[in-house]
Amino acid sequence: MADASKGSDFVVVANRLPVDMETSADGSTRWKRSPGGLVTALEPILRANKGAWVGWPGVPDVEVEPFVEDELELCPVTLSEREVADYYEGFSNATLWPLYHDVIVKPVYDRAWWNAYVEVNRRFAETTSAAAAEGATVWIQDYQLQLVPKMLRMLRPDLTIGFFLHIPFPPVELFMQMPWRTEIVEGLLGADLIGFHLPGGAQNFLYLARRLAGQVTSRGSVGIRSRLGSVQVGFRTVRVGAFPISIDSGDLDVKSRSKAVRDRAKEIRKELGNPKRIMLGVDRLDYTKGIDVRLNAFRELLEEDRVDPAQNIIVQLATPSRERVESYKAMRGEIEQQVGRINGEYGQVGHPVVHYLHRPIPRDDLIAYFVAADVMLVTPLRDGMNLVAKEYVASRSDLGGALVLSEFTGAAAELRQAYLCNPHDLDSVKDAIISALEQPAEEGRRHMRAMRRQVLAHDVDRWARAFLNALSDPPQDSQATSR
Ligand SMILES: Nc1ncnc2c1ncn2[C@@H]1O[C@H](COP(=O)(O)OP(=O)(O)O)[C@@H](O)[C@H]1O
Ligand SMILES: O=P(O)(O)OC[C@H]1O[C@H](O[C@H]2O[C@H](CO)[C@@H](O)[C@H](O)[C@H]2O)[C@H](O)[C@@H](O)[C@@H]1O
Repeated sequence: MADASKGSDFVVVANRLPVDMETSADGSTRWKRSPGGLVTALEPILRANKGAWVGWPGVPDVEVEPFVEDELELCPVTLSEREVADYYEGFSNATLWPLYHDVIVKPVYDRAWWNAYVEVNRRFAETTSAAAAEGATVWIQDYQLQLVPKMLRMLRPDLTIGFFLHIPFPPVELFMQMPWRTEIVEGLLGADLIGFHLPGGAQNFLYLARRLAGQVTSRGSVGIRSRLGSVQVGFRTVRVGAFPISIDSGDLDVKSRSKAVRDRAKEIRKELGNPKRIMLGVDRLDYTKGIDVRLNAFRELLEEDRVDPAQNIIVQLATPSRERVESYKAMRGEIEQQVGRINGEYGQVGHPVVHYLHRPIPRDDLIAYFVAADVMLVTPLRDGMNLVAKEYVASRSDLGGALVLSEFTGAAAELRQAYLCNPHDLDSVKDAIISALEQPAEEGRRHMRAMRRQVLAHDVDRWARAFLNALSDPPQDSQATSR
């Protein structure tokens, strides 16, 4: 733990703290785990590095001094009600999120939202500046904070600054829609190292750095955890690379083998009426995740008599997300209608064919669901990585189960033995589901063994080490060659 008067040597900066503040009916407050894969991935890293985490406590207008929770040093950033609406729900999640996810819904470009984004990014930079020791390493996370690298560098040129984007970085034709495109690219160029999940994102960024910021950049292809690209910004060399994120796969592997989890998995099957096949979806309730796609595919398979409703069911665990953003409200209504329609047509009293829970599930229970599921349905229209796919694989030490995986996830680049499908083509999703349901046992074991090798060897610790080693390495001779 750092000496508070001199600051921390390692600081993670993310929109959210790893815990959200929750107020009970009697006015008392408690902290609960925040949603999403970013927190899942980074919490073990911060624990191992004994650093500080700068972020928002998840509710508006709370002023909390830095504190220690479960051995993590947390530095809260206060957001007003207005800023939550304009910076978080507005610019982050109704402008950047849809723009970076292939404009699945139309991004809104609003000047007041942009102003709030600039203001809140400045506050994050100032809080980080106060939390970081002389010469510290600061690791800034994700699309909500793309201006922080430049702002922080101006406040604290002594710091080593890394930035990692957890969502896709869009192709140039889409990014050029953004009215504040040059400011964003220049904001990111304040970092010493900019990381993306996949080489494609890194290459999109290099192109934009040439075109929008007029910088000299490398032209060669970027590799995975190797062959970094570079951008020359005055005397500084900014490096750009691909570092696919992962999970604490060893921990999940161990937990999934425990008797408690195995017993709970059996109990889940029993509670569901011991169907022949259980299909499972686990997602934040987000329109990028393709929950509607898998439900439509299932309904058509039932309609066409390709799947027997007495023997095959879906469990969809959906954790609430961004509930005040219009597109999320609309999507929740549509999905709940789809669930009702399928159950109305194919369920029996006491035996629905789609079991839908709109709430977060405790971690150990979630692992038991992974162990119980014969087929995992991961069908996003676009997803930076998708840690759920990796969590499923890590939980299947029995080599059972099958993974249906959208080609449009970052995870698909690594999990090639999954039943890959194109979520924009319903027939492709239906065929993948049928192949997964009917996979011969030996073929299934072979596929799962290969995917487990990948996920267990490339865990979140390796991801963080690859990024942080690259960040601490002094840049080699600049490879920046052309404008
Ligand atoms: N219903 C749920 N209950 C509990 N945890 C969930 C639920 N849905 C998703 N999660 C967890 O949230 C994380 C989601 O990460 P990921 O798949 O990368 O997507 P995203 O970060 O976009 O939500 C995973 O660790 C997953 O286990
Ligand atoms: O903080 P929220 O608005 O509630 O959203 C939760 C997180 O969602 C996004 O997660 C992404 O990061 C994962 C880990 O790298 C990746 O697997 C997934 O594909 C991404 O969607 C978002 O990027 C985070 O900032 C949010 O905290």
